[in-house]
Amino acid sequence: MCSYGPMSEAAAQALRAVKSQPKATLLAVDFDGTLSPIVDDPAQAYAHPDAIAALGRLGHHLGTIAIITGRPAMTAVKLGHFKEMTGLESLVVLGQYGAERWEAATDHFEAAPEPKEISEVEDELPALFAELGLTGVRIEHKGRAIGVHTRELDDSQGAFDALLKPLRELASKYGLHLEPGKNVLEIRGSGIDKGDALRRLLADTGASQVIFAGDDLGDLPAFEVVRELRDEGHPTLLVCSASEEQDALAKISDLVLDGPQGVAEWLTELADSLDTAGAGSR
Ligand SMILES: O=P(O)(O)OC[C@H]1O[C@H](O[C@H]2O[C@H](CO)[C@@H](O)[C@H](O)[C@H]2O)[C@H](O)[C@@H](O)[C@@H]1O
Repeated sequence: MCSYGPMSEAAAQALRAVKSQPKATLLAVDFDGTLSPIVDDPAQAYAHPDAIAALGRLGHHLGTIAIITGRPAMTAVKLGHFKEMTGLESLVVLGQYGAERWEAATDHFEAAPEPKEISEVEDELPALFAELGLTGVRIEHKGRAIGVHTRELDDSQGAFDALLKPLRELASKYGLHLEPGKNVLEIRGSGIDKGDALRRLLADTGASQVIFAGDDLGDLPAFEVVRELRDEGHPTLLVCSASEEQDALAKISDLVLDGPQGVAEWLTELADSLDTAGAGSR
C-alpha cells in the first residue's frame, strides 16, 4: 500500500517541476528503513528489489540520484546491489552521514580519516554493558562510528533507554556525537550530518530541485536543509517512509508512505510518469 495524504501546493508544484525539468533534479534517499526493510541483523538489510529497479529507471531521467546513509558507503553499495543495477551508473553514495563518498561512474571512494577515539569508546563498552546488566547487545563496527543495537533484546526499549544517557556521556567524553535511531545508538565523529552532506551534493551537482526521502532521526538535518531550500524558492519534496517505530518525520513531510514497500511503489510510479512524459516529448 502506498499511503498518500493530501499534498501541499508547494509539494505538488515540486512534482510538476521534477516532471518538466528532470535533469535539474536531485533525488536523495536514505537507506535503512527507506530503501531497505528493517531487520534484526544489519548485515542482512538488503534493499527492496522494486525500489532499486525503480531507481535504475529514474537514473535515465533525473540529473542526480544519491543515497545518503549512516552506513559505510560500501556496505550500502553491497546491500543495495548498486553496482549491478543498470541506470545507476552515475549514482553517488554518501556514507557515514557524509564522511564517505562513493561514485558509481568512476568507482572512486574517498573518506575522512577515522576518529581514533572510536576505538577508545569501543574498549569501554563491555564494562558499561556489564554494569547495566545487559547481554545480547549487538555492536556494529563501522570504522568511523559504532552502532550499539538493542533490537534483538527481549526488552529492546528498556535497554535503549538504559543506554541512552551513559552512551551520550561516553560520546561527549571523547568529543564524539551520539545519534539515536531505531533501536540503535550510534557514536560517531561530530561536525557532520546528512544536512551538510546534502548541501555539499547540491553545490557539486548544481541541482535546483530536490526530493529527499528518509525515515529516522538521523534524516532530520537533511529535512531541515530541504525546508530551507524551499524557503529560498527551490522546488522541493519531502518524503517519509513511515513506521510505527518513528513518527517524527511524518509530521513534517509532504508525502507519507507505508515504509520501504510504499517507497518502492512510489518510486515506481514516479519512474512510470517520467517514462510517459519522456515518451510524449519524443
Ligand atoms: O541512515 P540510514 O541508512 O537509515 O542508516 C541508519 C542506521 O541504520 C541501520 O540500523 C537500522 O537498520 C537495521 C537493519 O534493518 C536494524 O537492525 C536497526 O535496528 C536499525 O536501527 C544500521 O545498522 C546503522 O549502521 C545505520 O547507521
